Amino acid sequence: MARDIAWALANSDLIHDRDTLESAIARMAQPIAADFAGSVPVFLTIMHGGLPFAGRLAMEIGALGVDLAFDYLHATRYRGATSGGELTWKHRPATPLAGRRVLLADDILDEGHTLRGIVQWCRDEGAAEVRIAALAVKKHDRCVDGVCADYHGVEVPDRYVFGYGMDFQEQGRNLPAIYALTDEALRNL
Ligand SMILES: O=P(O)(O)OC[C@H]1O[C@H](OP(=O)(O)OP(=O)(O)O)[C@H](O)[C@@H]1O
Ligand code: HPA
Repeated sequence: MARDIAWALANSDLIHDRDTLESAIARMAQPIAADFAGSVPVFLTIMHGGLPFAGRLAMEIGALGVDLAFDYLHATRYRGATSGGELTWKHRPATPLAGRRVLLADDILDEGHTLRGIVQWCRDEGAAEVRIAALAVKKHDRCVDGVCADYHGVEVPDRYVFGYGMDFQEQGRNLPAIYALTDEALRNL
């Protein structure tokens, strides 16, 4: 059954509020700026979920004096659902990646299939280096081998989460906090 965002919020717990998330993003920018000092990485926002995080992270990195070459991509495997399927590419970046340092910015590393496919594609395009910045990492042991976030902001529980870019049935992406649906609500979807 289609449920609205008000229903989702009423059946969720607040996991990380806005201040916590934005402080975490500011903290993440420090090692990123140190690691990329002296280079201009291709900064790839992974749409749609990565958009709010990537915008904020880019500003924090800029404040630390590192320029970024912006581009974006869209690869999705959830398509508004609460469990993932095959990875579908909807948009590939136009910037040539050969020889470039690449920084990927996404909202969540969950099972890792999405980022694994994206990292592999960037390498196939000849990127010199591919690093991952993820706002949230979900705590479980189902992540595919070899995929981990080089930089992450917060951990989230092994529940369906939404807000700060992440959708509940394509709603709630612009909520300025992260919420987790109760397991009971997830069963009742
Ligand atoms: O680690 P995984 O289990 O692969 O899941 C993580 C991915 O899932 C979400 O994207 P989604 O497919 O929902 O696309 P969207 O950002 O357009 O909503 C999220 O933005 C990550 O890219
Ligand atoms: O828990 C999640 N919420 C929203 N989008 C997601 N993509 C992977 N996992 C999630």
